[in-house]
Amino acid sequence: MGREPTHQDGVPITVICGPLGAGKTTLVNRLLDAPAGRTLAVVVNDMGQVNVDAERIANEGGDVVDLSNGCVCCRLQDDLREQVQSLAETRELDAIVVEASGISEPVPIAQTLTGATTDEPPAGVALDTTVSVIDAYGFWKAFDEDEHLPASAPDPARPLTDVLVDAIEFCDVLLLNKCDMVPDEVRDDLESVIRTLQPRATIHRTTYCDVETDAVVDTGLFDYEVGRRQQGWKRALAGEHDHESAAETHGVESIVYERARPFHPERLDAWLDDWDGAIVRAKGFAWVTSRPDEVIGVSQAGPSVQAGPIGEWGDDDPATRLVFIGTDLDEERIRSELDACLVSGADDEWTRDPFPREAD
Ligand SMILES: Nc1nc2c(ncn2[C@@H]2O[C@H](COP(=O)(O)OP(=O)(O)OP(=O)(O)O)[C@@H](O)[C@H]2O)c(=O)[nH]1
Repeated sequence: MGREPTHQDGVPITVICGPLGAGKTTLVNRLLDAPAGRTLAVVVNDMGQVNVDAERIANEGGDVVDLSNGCVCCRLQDDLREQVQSLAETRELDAIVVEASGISEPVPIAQTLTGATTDEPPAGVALDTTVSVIDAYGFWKAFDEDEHLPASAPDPARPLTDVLVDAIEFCDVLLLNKCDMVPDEVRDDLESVIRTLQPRATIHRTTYCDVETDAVVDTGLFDYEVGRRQQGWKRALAGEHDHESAAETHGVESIVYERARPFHPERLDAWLDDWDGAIVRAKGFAWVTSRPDEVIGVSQAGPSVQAGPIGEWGDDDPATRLVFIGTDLDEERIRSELDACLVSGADDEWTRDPFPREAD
């Protein structure tokens, strides 16, 4: 049993936006772990061809609707509308959480969920809270290569900067996340820079998105009229968002690397330590000979690389599946470098017999 719904108009929807790797999935998993007595459903979409986030959240026991193969702000607007509507119709929910991909722009999502562009809002739901997760470390570094603070507004010519600025400008609640990665005095300065771009939102400084569920779910903070006056809405209403692929707009692409042969641990480590700077984000699962029975989760965003066991293969055939997201990726080089990290017949470390066959 969930708590008494406070929302008059329908199941409240929280939309989570923010740049690649800022911590959106971390927040979703935290909400699912501690729903504060609420029954939540999650709608997630991912930029890669494989929805790693949906798998991760489902592994955490979440109830997940997967909108793969696109970006909710562009191609998937009808899917999004239908999914939230059908969740509200078929389930007893206290709230729906939509995790946008790291390149989704918040304004078109809000337009879809309020029916602003189509005069056809989804039935039985109400956009309730827009949350932006901002990577404090990434924000600090993005605008000042000398590691000084951003003195002025960000340069819109930089790739992905638009996504960051849109996320800051258009939200009710802003999580300044990864605060563990920046010094105290920088946090203060970052917050004041954010305040100039975003005078209205509630700002929380977080580490691993450690925020109370009540601060982001069923808050009643979204206000259509206030939202409409925001910078992002103005641009959108002026027709500047033409609904072409956000991936194309931002020059972002993704590569999925799948192999049924394990990695040599040291070669993989060395590669992870020194990889192609065009990769903005990597995530997925790896099969590594040093821990052959364990699923090794890999997640990198900027300087934060995490790789470690997240479960056992059990009855599943072990295999590596990694998604790389970046700008102007050299796909051939990344694939051949990774292939060179796989074990070969000459490696002493891998004596399992018969030798696993390659998937491709
Ligand atoms: N140091 C540090 N790492 C964090 C924090 N929050 C999240 N991370 C790590 O940052 C990486 C990206 O986090 P995710 O939650 O997957 O980010 P995301 O926004 O869902 O990423 P995309 O779906 O690719 O856009 C993961 O390795 C997280 O464990 C934090 O506060 N501090």
